[in-house]
Amino acid sequence: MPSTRLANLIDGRLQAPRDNRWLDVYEPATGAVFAQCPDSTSADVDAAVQAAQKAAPEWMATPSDERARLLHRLADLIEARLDEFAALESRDSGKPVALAKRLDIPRAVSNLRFFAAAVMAWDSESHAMESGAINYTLRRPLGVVGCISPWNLPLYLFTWKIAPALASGNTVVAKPSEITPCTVALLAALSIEAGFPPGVLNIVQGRGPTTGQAIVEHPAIKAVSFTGSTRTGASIAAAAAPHFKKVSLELGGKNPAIVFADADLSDEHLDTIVRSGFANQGEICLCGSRLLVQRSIYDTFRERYLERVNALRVGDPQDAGSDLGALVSREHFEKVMGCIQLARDEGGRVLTGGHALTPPGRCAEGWFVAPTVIDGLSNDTTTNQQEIFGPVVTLIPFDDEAEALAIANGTGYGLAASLWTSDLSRAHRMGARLEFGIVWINCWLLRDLRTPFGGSKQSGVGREGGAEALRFFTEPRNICIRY
Ligand SMILES: NC(=O)C1=CN([C@@H]2O[C@H](COP(=O)(O)OP(=O)(O)OC[C@H]3O[C@@H](n4cnc5c(N)ncnc54)[C@H](O)[C@@H]3O)[C@@H](O)[C@H]2O)C=CC1
Ligand SMILES: O=C(O)/C=C/C=C(\O)C(=O)O
Repeated sequence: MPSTRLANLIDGRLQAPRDNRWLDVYEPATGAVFAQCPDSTSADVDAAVQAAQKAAPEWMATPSDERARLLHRLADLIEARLDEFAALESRDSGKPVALAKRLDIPRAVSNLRFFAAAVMAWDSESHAMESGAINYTLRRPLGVVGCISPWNLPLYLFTWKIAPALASGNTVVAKPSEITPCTVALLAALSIEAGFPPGVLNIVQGRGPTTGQAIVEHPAIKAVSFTGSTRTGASIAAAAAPHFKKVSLELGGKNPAIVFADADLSDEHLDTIVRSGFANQGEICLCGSRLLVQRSIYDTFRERYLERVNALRVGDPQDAGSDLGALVSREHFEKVMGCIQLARDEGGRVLTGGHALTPPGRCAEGWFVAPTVIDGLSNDTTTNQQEIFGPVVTLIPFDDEAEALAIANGTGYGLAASLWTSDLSRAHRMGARLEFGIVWINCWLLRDLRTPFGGSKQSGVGREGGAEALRFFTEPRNICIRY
């Protein structure tokens, strides 16, 4: 029997789901159940929405600096327990604890602090008319909003959504993934300690098609910010449309990393290229899973790249020396293994990896996959078109810029590209022509939280980050004064 039962946060109180139904939460490194998460129903969502509605008028009227103070306080409380959060995130998701400590939890803290500061620095527009009138724009919070986040960067992406929603004066009903509910449950308890008024932040844990769907369909929820799969994004867009809800959808990717012969392939750059494919076991929507390499350097690059990939240590996520941990669930492990088999069936050549792994010790039943590199597949194969979301990278040669662009853009997704070149003109030219929401040049996952973040095509609708997020969570009102 697992020792921990997580709670919902509704109206400022931690509480069990009304139906007293629970979901098992697994530790991916061992395959064992270690906690239980509420399997909430629409009745729990309804109670959360009612609490959020009750809290909304006062929260909207609360000055921005007080809202910012509470976000800073929550950030401080999380930071003070960074090690505990990192250990829990690692246990829940399978990611290396070192990564959670370096990336996930610090970024969650930064998200809260960033939007606390951003709302204080946010300008309103005004437009003067020569005919003797002035317009100014008021931005009002929407009221109650929904935030739904995935399992790959649990606290990181949850805070990325709730921080701008709360900072701009909305009350929130939020749901993390039922696969990784733990750190958000801890945040729920700390939000009470931070002093958020009851009903301002409500967290309802549970499954997507039930709890998540109830959030999306609730008539009192004015907007939904979602990160996750393209398939679920499409179903959320369809459910939200009849209610004319705003949606922000940050979905999947099949991102190219493009290496030109003129690139500075220093150790640092090569390490980043490897990281862009395998960080977090490849479970980041921004990972460069298609590695395009100019033919003139293809063979030598491949050897240097494989040497580095082979040096990655896959192991117990609790071990500080592990570069990669376990995949998040048995279901996802089986999906990724199926994708590798499909790549073989399509004629791909597995250059390294291609198999499951069993690290020694307590991880015998865990869901580990060796970092896998495949070549010999054209860009139109299913392997090169579907999001795998695991430690699998394909190598694709190209001859020139035009071919690189055609391959890179030849995908249904449009999230992120990275480009490796020393030619500044090429960098600008390609940057303008790559059909992706984010183009990194000689870097990857270098994030400035003020920038617009998101993708086009099947990678989503709308942008997060900075003023874009604050705009999403507010409704503009034009005031026109004749003088
Ligand atoms: N950031 C990304 O791009 C992510 C992509 N994925 C991809 O999606 C695949 C499936 O993973 P899932 O965990 O099933 O992702 P998902 O997109 O179904 O889940 C993400 C979140 O949406 C919720 N959700 C699911 N169905 C919903 C619905 N009908 N209404 C409202 N909320 C709903 C889930 O409970 C979770 O909180 C993965 O194999 C991976 O390829 C998964 C997670 C993140
Ligand atoms: O850095 C960010 O803001 C976001 C990173 C990653 C995702 O959104 C994702 O993997 O879904």
